[in-house]
Amino acid sequence: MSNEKKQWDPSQLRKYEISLEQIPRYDCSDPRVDEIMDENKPVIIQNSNVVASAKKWNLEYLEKYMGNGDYTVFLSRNHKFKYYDDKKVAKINNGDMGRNIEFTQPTKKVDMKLPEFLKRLKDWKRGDDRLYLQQGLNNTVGPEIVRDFLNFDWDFCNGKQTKHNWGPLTYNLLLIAMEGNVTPCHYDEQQNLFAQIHGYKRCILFPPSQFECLYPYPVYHPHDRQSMVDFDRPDYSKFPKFREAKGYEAVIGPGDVLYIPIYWWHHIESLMRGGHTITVNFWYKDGPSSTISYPLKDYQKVAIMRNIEKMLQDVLKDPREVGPLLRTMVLGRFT
Ligand SMILES: C[C@@H](CC(=O)O)C(=O)C(=O)O
Ligand SMILES: [Zn+2]
Repeated sequence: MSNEKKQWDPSQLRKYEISLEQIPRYDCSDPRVDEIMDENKPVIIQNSNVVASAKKWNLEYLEKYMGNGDYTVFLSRNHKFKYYDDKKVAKINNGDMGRNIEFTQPTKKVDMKLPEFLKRLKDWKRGDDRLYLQQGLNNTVGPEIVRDFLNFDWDFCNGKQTKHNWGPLTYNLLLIAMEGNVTPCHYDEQQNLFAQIHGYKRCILFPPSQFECLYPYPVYHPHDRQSMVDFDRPDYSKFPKFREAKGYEAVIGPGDVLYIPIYWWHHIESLMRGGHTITVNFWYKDGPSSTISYPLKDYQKVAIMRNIEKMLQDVLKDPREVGPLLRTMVLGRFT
């Protein structure tokens, strides 16, 4: 047991009935980091300087230097912040998906100045909406933050981008969460270097091959890419294969960078009673596949399934017809 004081304890983790192994962690100079990334598997990269210039980012510093921009803040009546696609909400509301589909937004998205966000964080009491600031770093931030941003270890990030044949960097999302906030299980279609700056986050990841255990919403749904399973109260009658889900977990702290491979499912929680957390992620498009090798990778099959769903949705129009057609096509024929 290392002599350094443990920064958190298991009582700060939410309890789930899921079989979990540990995500490996290696020093940034260890060749095993790239070996694991080459296999499209998660790894925690330790002791890098990716966001060392942001080590001093605490709420006071950010309030002083973040500038006067409007930031995207999600409000939730509970601890979950499940993402939804505004454009797909609009398509449902204007009847593009037929008249039988209802969608209730689980969170409210508002624009907020940082001082107001920080005041609401400080004054928060049980029963108030929880808050989660999720804002792409852009040119509205003050010069000090721009300087810190430019002093991220871009050589390290660009080195990973080149070595693993990623596409362009699309986004750096600044995440300021309240203790206990949860981003429920979902996957993204981008490579992700998830750099922890302040506080501790518990990350539960599943490979794309667990698709059938995690029951994603249909592609047309605003919760596309999100798991339909409520980890707090799994409905095993609707999602029986969730019992078989096998995942990986880790608690990451300041300076840790978690590589979340494209299409890997991830559930991320800010530890309970751990104070607020600050994270910056680095989302990269996937690069062009130079050669296709068989059998196809699990994430390539997810991409294929998504394309089939989109095509069927386009031709059938009514999403209620997609399931019956797929069942007709498959049941009893491909055993
Ligand atoms: C927003 C973030 C999760 C979190 O930190 O709450 C995430 O899903 C990602 O970086 O892909
Ligand atoms: Zn994500």
